[in-house]
Amino acid sequence: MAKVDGRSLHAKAILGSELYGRLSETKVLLVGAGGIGCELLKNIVLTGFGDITLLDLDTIDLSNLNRQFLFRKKDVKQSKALVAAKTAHAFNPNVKITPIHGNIKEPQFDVAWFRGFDIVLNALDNLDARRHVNKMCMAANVPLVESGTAGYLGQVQPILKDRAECFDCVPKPTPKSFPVCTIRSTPSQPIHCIVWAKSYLVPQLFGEDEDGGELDEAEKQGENAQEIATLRKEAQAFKVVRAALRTPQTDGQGSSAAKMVFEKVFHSDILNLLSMADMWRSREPPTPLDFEGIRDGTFVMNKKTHKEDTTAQSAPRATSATNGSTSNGASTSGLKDQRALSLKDNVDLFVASTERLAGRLRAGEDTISFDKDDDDTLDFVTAASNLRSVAYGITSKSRWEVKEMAGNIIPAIATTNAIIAGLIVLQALHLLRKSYHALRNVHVQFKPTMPLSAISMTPPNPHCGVCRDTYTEVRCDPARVTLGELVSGILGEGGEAGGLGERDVSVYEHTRMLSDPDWDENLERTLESLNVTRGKFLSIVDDESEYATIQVAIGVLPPNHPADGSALVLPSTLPVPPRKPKPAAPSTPPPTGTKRSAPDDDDVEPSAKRQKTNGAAPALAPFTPSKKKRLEDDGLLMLDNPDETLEDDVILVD
Ligand SMILES: Nc1ncnc2c1ncn2[C@@H]1O[C@H](COP(=O)(O)OP(=O)(O)OP(=O)(O)O)[C@@H](O)[C@H]1O
Ligand SMILES: [Zn+2]
Repeated sequence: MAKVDGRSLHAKAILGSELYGRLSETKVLLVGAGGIGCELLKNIVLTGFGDITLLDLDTIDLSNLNRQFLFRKKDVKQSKALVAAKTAHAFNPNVKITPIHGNIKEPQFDVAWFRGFDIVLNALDNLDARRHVNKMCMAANVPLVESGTAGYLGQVQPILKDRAECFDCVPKPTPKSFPVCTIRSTPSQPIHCIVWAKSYLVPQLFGEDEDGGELDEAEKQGENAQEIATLRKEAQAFKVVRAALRTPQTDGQGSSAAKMVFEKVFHSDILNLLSMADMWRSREPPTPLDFEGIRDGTFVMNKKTHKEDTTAQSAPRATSATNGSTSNGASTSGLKDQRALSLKDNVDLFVASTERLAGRLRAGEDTISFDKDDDDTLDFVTAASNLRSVAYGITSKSRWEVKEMAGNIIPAIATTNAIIAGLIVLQALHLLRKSYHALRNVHVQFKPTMPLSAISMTPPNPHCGVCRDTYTEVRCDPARVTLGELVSGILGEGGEAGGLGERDVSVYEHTRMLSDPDWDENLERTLESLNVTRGKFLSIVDDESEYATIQVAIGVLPPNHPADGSALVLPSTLPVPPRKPKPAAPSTPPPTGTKRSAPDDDDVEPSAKRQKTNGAAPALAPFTPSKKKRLEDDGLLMLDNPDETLEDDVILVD
């Protein structure tokens, strides 16, 4: 006992015995047991938090060990949550740590479950999970501390409904973007070639087949006919190489499919581009590559097309010589992945990786997409991007560099995680003490004179599509409750009887419209048949845009609910949402919550100002050719006019 007192002496002295005493009872949910999560778990155990639930979906990877100090080599492949809980428990055996190996988005982690916590701490690495936890905390009205690091940079944001901005009040910067024409025909930097290989070539060759229907549709919609014709021609040519990659090879044919791909993308396509003389008036034209010539050593680059390498530290130019193996010794001295590849090395790697990927397709894999940890796709992207770089006179990159650039990897720094984890505890303590005036948005920044900046809290964005909604919850059996029963139950009779009363509303689940005033067929259907089940939300949107949206969380019936009891338990007080603020003046940016532009986000907030439908499916978004879409999904910005320019690249901090 004396030992335990000694352990807590400092924490008690700093926090005061009242707060310290309360911490042992405080129920905290920690989401993520990675770089920040491991540091944070250690901190909260040592601070005196007594009841911790730790959740992570992943298992330990060898590459985690340099900064996730609760893990050892023997733990590799074990559950992060379980191992972290076990290691940290030894720091203070009085603490109860409940590890959960699971995804925070699973339905059992519903609003009622979140409400069981006094505070939630996020230590996640992706926007999607962060948005989800933010919304659940808004619905359950539980304080949240959000955090993230990227190299030397980091941020901690305390979030409390109605008092401070939520995670979605401010739009998130989009990841690096490039104009599509730069990627498709006029690359000038290694990253342009890497994005081309990863986001265009890999899906074209190994991704889903396209039936061309979308192009027909695009034509009908009056899109640029010349561009569609080019896309169609390109799609046709890809069909042939796609088929070759999927056809079993007979002996001796070894690299024929790979050669076909090579000749299409590094020879014919470049010849096609060269034929558009206008394009090359003010820029260096690319050089078509010659497969056999490179392999037998007779290929000579047109020296004039090569700009000199200006980045002294980048990998030595693979193309400075005519051909052959690298002559500068880097190939043997550096680590295998860090060596510079010669032009011939790249062709060999291109053939070998194409064959490996083709082999996987032939063995039954449906589609293959780029994954930095999938060696076959990384080799392919390394070789293909380097070959394109050679053709355009751009510096080649080593496999190591390509992995870093293609995987958008910003090296994680243990010290930044440690600083951030400390700051999270400080903000969590302010929230638990209800010292709201002390809350700060804290940034760790790369400024030696001011490494930390603390900003006072900003009130919620009045137009936020997440925290300005009104949240409520029903407990029900989705197999026995219809959509109509739920909606009229929640709207109630209005006035003294409670609720908003009957009104014209549209109902959505996520982005799916389920009904609107002119389309009521689904109101008769059960929630289950509409796939509206535990953990999901129904959004009830006022058709007149007069009141804020009601978000109804779907929960399960209480365990002691009688079998013959009602299948729907409404909240004891029906929600009456506040009136909506006046729309922002035209000069201000669009409402952030409702028009989120992060490229990984398909979450279009329900809006009463939608196009009316004739009662069938909801109106479709304006047509976009699928290739454009795919590039956009990858964080590329499509410019309509090739002369448009972009501001400096924006990097997403997560
Ligand atoms: N939806 C989710 N549910 C539960 N845990 C999640 C979810 N999304 C991400 N995580 C976890 O959040 C943690 C984030 O930690 P971190 O950023 O250090 O990533 P990492 O995977 O450990 O390292 P790296 O990505 O750098 O290899 C990871 O352990 C990850 O498994
Ligand atoms: Zn918000």
